[in-house]
Amino acid sequence: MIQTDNHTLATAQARRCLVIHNPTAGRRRKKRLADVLERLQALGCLVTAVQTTQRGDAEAYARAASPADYDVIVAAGGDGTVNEVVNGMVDGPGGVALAVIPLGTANVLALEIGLDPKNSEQIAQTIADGPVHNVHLGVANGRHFVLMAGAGLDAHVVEGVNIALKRATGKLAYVVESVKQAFGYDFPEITVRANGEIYEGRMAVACKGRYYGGPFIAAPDARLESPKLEVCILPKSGVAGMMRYGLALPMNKLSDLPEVMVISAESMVIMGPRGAPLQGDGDIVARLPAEISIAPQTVQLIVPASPG
Ligand SMILES: Nc1ncnc2c1ncn2[C@@H]1O[C@H](COP(=O)(O)OP(=O)(O)OP(=O)(O)O)[C@@H](O)[C@H]1O
Repeated sequence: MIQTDNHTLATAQARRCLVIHNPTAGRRRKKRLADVLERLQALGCLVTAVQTTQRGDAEAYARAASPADYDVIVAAGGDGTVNEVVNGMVDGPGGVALAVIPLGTANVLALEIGLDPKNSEQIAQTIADGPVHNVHLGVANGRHFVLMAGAGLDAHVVEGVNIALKRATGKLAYVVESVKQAFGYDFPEITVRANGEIYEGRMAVACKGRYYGGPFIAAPDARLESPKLEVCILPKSGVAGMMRYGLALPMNKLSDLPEVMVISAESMVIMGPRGAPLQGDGDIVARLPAEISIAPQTVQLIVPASPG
């Protein structure tokens, strides 16, 4: 279903926004979206809103958005919606910036840029007149990602998570799935080839952003604006190993653990069982083996003038 809502420009500089809304993201935060859209219009922005009906719609809308019609594409949803929008933008005509209305479960991109998902005023103000940062994307087997791409237990958890439980309980569904998976998973070796070296572990996450799964720092030196990936390699296997990492992450101590390697690289190959899943920005985006690198394209991301 497409909902269109056009208003005339209030000022010469008012941004023309195409809002792409995933109504299934998070726990259906309709009120927050309506509040942000109202504020955007009050700030003089010209708002056109479309709603997705299935996976792939957000990408198609973003691909078709022309700079003749829009200044900004606003991804209204979670990180998976942002991922789709970005994949559409890199194939589209270019010349349009990206912004977010964080309505998802984890909203890691919002955390990364200092945007408070509960602060409608800050979100609207950012979209209306926030500064633009040039963001380098990662690409895994041809699929672009903004935040991270990971192989091992986390990708299996993403693949197996119960969607109904996620809608009902949010992040708790990932905890439940992690516990379930940890006991049945055989922790096969995951190998990373980067900078002419081979690194072995049980889980590997190539990070573009610092945060992982929430406000938890996995790769302290990763930056969206940097043309580098920081790959985090976790060598320990088994439930005990995963509990060690699962406890260190929320304490922001993961990268301090002596066996954890964080390697800076522009490209790498992640190998493991052929066909094993690779998660990108919280959705399955590729299968192993995965060639991961910095994409030649960048996106212009609108960020808050002062982080919340
Ligand atoms: N209308 C739709 N119906 C079903 N799935 C959709 C629809 N629109 C988008 N999707 C898919 O929904 C999935 C989840 O969306 P998204 O990641 O934005 O929300 P989330 O999982 O709640 O948030 P987060 O990634 O922050 O945890 C994505 O894979 C996206 O492609």
